[in-house]
Amino acid sequence: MSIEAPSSCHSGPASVSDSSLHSHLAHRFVPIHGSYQLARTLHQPEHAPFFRGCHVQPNNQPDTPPLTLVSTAGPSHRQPSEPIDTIRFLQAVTASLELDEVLNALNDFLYDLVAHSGWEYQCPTGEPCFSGGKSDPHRVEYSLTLNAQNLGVFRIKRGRRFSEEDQRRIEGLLALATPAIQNALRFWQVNRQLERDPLTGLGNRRALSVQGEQWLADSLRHRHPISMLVLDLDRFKAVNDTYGHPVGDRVLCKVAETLLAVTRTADLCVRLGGDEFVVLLPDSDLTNALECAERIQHALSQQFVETESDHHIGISASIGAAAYRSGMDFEQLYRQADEALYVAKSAHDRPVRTCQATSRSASSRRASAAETLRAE
Ligand SMILES: Nc1nc2c(ncn2[C@@H]2O[C@H](COP(=O)(O)OP(=O)(O)OP(=O)(O)O)[C@@H](O)[C@H]2O)c(=O)[nH]1
Repeated sequence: MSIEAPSSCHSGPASVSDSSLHSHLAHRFVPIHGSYQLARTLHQPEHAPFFRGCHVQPNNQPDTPPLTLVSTAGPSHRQPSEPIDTIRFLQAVTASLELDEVLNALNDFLYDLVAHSGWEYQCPTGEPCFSGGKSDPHRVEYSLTLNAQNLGVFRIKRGRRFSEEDQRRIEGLLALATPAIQNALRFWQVNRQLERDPLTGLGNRRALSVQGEQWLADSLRHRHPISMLVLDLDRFKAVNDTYGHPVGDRVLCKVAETLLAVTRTADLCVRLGGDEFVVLLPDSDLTNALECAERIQHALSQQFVETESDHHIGISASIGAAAYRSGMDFEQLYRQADEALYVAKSAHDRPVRTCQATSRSASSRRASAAETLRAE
């Protein structure tokens, strides 16, 4: 597979300077001291080395001659000499704040211009990553920046090479779309914050309910199993009471770290609140869930948190497991796992260990959880 860099030949960021765009660009937003205001200037490319704070930077820093946005989709789409309808384009990419919808709108217009076969968008943080179409061998890649803010990387692919002209068209359209991508990215980030536990970085109750309902529906549709673990730390209150809340917080973070380390990336790890955690395991039946519970128990038994007074606080948790059975809803799945947890909790009573603590026997917990499930 070859990865093509944009091949145009003067250095500096891509600019949008097509005369067909000038009437629209005359009213574009221009950043002043970090904010935006309407401007009527900068029609000439030499005055606009980048798209007023928004620039599309080809990843190999190529040269970019003035841009002409012209459709190449052929007679069935648009006449070759007809410029892209920028108003329609801007309406399409700003019609939604959902990142996937913005990217789909962008790709519809890009397809009219360069007939690409696939695309990928990678956020600056690495996630989310959106993609569409297929993975053809020729590709161009752009780093998107707006007002010095990194907005990630956009790649487009197709079976034949992208000409310089194609690249200029892509860059022009990306430059127009970048503010919409930035807004959608912010929207995504805000939503993500709402679903994140600020202490541990895991998902929170909202994430569990949003994701859980969706995964359960997917599992039903594809007839795949799905299961859930509910964890509760043992004698966590005593940790807080003895060593203080900051140490308790570190224990919670250590548990979160351990859960992430021993579960699959496809699993959802959530802190429901206090010292209660949930792991949602798509494509997993009860046996898989119990194996995962055992891995978690074992991993936690190896962990400890060191206090300023050189105490080593071991971590122990009780775990309940349940697998989806026909007719259940998501709430019932949680309730079953929680009931199994309750049985597990009442079966043992261990003090908080300072120094390296061992967790409860995973197999006894597993048996207890499984028994609860089978008894129902
Ligand atoms: N450090 C810290 N403690 C918290 C947080 N949220 C809840 N807690 C504490 O977690 C403790 C939970 O106590 P319990 O539900 O009695 O749990 P436990 O002591 O583990 O009891 P068992 O589960 O029966 O072993 C309470 O002391 C809460 O104050 C938090 O964000 N940080």
